[in-house]
Amino acid sequence: MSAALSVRRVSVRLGGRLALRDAELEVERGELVGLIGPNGAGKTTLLRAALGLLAPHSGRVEVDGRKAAPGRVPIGYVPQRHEFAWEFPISVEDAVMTGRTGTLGLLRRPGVADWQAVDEALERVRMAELRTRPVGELSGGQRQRVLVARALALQSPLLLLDEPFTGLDMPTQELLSELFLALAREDRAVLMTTHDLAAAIYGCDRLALLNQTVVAVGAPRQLAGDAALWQRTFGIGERSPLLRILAAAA
Ligand SMILES: Nc1ncnc2c1ncn2[C@@H]1O[C@H](COP(=O)(O)OP(=O)(O)OP(=O)(O)O)[C@@H](O)[C@H]1O
Repeated sequence: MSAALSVRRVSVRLGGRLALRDAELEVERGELVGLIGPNGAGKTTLLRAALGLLAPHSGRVEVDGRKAAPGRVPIGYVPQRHEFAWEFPISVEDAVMTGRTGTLGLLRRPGVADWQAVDEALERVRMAELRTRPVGELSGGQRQRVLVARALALQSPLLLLDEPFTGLDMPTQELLSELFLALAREDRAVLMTTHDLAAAIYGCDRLALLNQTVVAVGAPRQLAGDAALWQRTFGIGERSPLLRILAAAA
């Protein structure tokens, strides 16, 4: 059976420069994979290539064995929080519904199955009580949960999460971290970018270290034991506190 997401020797050019070079990564159903790397490493670019929003200039991205293209295969996508139009006058439940119907304009009239999916998604992120609240009145953590629910409402086998932990308090981060792992265990493939390395090391099944290309892929504890790998990938010195976190995890 083909992987849920297969990135094969993918290079992507942006603004005349290579944002990704020969990147290789496979994500299977049943696993939560953390995509980590420094600023500008190409993490969002890789997610956008998986969504079919960016065309590789070489290599190939496949989702469930088919070439990635927008809308071809449903993919639950959690963009970075600032990318959503929070000023749009829409309630929490209607924002989550856009995960199924496509646009903020709600072009398609939702049916019973759509509302069931929205209800379930809101329950899973514990936002059911705030369902009628305008999204513009939500806190950062509540907004993040709306974005996750919106991706869940699609009920797709592949979820791509772009920095879902940014600016969250520990309880919300732990809620989402447990949810992502549970979703993977329900036979979904989950790929998540994050700068929270402790969450990545302790919360993911596998990690992919990216810096323009995929430098290493493996079990977090195994990768944590290779200090030189992290120093190279993140450009950090021998006295970086990150190395202490890694030593404790290895
Ligand atoms: N629209 C664009 N035009 C030109 N270059 C771009 C564009 N978008 C991103 N880039 C460049 O592509 C590279 C990869 O960017 P990308 O956003 O994928 O990195 P990232 O790993 O997600 O970074 P961060 O951790 O800062 O979010 C960077 O060098 C960035 O400057």
